[in-house]
Amino acid sequence: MPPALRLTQPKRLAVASAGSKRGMVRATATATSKVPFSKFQGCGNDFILIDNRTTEEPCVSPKQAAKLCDRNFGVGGDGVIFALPPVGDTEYTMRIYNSDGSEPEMCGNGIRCLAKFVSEIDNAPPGKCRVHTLAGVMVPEVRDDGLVTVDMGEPILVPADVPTTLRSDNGDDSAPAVRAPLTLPDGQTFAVTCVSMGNPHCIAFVDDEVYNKDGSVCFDLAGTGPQVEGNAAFPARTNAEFAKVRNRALIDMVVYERGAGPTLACGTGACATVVAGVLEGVCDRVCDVRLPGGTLSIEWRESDNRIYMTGPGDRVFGGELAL
Ligand SMILES: N[C@@H](CCC[C@H](N)C(=O)O)C(=O)O
Repeated sequence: MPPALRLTQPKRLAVASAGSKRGMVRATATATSKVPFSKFQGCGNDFILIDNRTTEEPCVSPKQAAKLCDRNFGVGGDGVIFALPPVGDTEYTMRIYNSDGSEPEMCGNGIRCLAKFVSEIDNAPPGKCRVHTLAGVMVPEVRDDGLVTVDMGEPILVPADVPTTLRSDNGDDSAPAVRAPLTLPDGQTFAVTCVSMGNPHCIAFVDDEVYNKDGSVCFDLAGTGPQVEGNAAFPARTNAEFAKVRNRALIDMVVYERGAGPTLACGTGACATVVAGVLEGVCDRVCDVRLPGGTLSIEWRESDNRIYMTGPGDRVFGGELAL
């Protein structure tokens, strides 16, 4: 994980109002800032978005972000996302803090939300933009139907780069860790495949259903998730996905996110799950992933080795933070 930010921030933090303004005023980092925000969600993975394009660093500290994400004492969210000034040949930079204040490299649902957010505040028509992230340049395209397709780049499969200490069983250190045995502290063992989408994912295909008939989650995420997230096999911690193959074009998946716990969806996790499914030979390269909060369409394109993710990103409300 990148080191925590060294920002000195005022301690006071409150939601000043929940008005209908659409984040038209840019954030500044002065002691008495009223910082406009917009709340977005993509398949129920929800974020506080801030137009932070007047300063190079986020105007909210990791600690403040964790407080803002609190569902009782803050706005509530799975993370805080900042639209920062562009780097290189991009139009925007995206950074994100998880709800525990840690900083991940990438967020799939978040980048769809960011694409809708910036098209709203810049009054831009549907189309593509280039976004610099800690995981490289991503290219979201807001489509005419309101969905967003994102070119998520190529998956990272070399175990040391995921990073994981797990290895393939053929003795080749650079071969992907596919169906590697992972024994948890409570004695459960899973055959896991490790994939990075810029951020680390550990995917276990399971035999039992992960959803009840009514769509509620029946997999024991609270018990099992933390044992994978913090497992010594993952030096940067990991996101943990548990997936049940319905057919070659449809996977049910639940997730325990690094730094956020169980969430209703994870975009990078859905991409990583399809990559894992293809490597394990259980799904096609074009595959839908059903999550607790909705369905994402994923394609791992053979011609360019890149992953394309399509799904929603929708504004919920806006307001103003007093920082
Ligand atoms: N929900 C996100 C992933 C957010 C980052 C993740 N918790 C991590 O720490 O890697 C997504 O939609 O991809």
